[in-house]
Amino acid sequence: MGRHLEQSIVLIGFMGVGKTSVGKSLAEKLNWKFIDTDEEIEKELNLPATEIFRTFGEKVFRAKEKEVIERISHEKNKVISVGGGAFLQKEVRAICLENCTVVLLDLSWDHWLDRLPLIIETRPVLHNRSLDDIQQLYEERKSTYNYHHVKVDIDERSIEEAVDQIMNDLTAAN
Ligand SMILES: Nc1ncnc2c1ncn2[C@@H]1O[C@H](COP(=O)(O)OP(=O)(O)O)[C@@H](O)[C@H]1O
Ligand SMILES: O=C(O)C1=C[C@@H](OP(=O)(O)O)[C@@H](O)[C@H](O)C1
Ligand SMILES: [Mg+2]
Repeated sequence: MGRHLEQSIVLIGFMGVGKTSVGKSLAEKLNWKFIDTDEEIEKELNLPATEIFRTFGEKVFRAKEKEVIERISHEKNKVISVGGGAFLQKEVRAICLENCTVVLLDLSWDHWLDRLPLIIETRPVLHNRSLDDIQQLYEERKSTYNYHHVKVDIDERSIEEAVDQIMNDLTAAN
């Protein structure tokens, strides 16, 4: 098994690129456990993310996100999909880069636009923003995604093809 498959995998990237769906399928392929940090946060606070943002604010969400990631990133043989904002926190970046293989799912803006209608309702960060504002956020977030071990281009790839590409790139990157 390659070096990159010896520790848990953390999938990062902008909202809607497919971290949750691709992560689930990658975990099945590797026969590893799948953890989605948003699902953990929602379970622990017993509220959907939109409600957490609305009721308690983003700060509380980020604190819980950090706590969940600090706890699970030490576990072996896991595919961990984090939220698109997790890497805004430098402690989160550091702990993931130290303990896991961090894989960036890279989707171009033009391809990402197809995802917008699928995610708009459930992503509070996108609410009350114009398309220009969202594109600006997409560009701004790029610098936080520079912290990774492996970048995988997922333009024009189905979920299954994205998983195959990740497996290829993780093996080739050794
Ligand atoms: N490779 C893909 N091709 C087409 N649709 C996709 C792909 N990956 C994810 N999707 C769809 O995009 C939406 C967002 O996916 P999701 O896994 O929730 O992304 P993220 O966790 O990065 O926010 C879902 O409706 C999902 O079915
Ligand atoms: O980018 C962000 O700030 C967020 C991304 C979401 O996760 P996905 O990236 O899985 O959509 C979720 O954590 C929350 O709505 C905030
Ligand atoms: Mg997700």
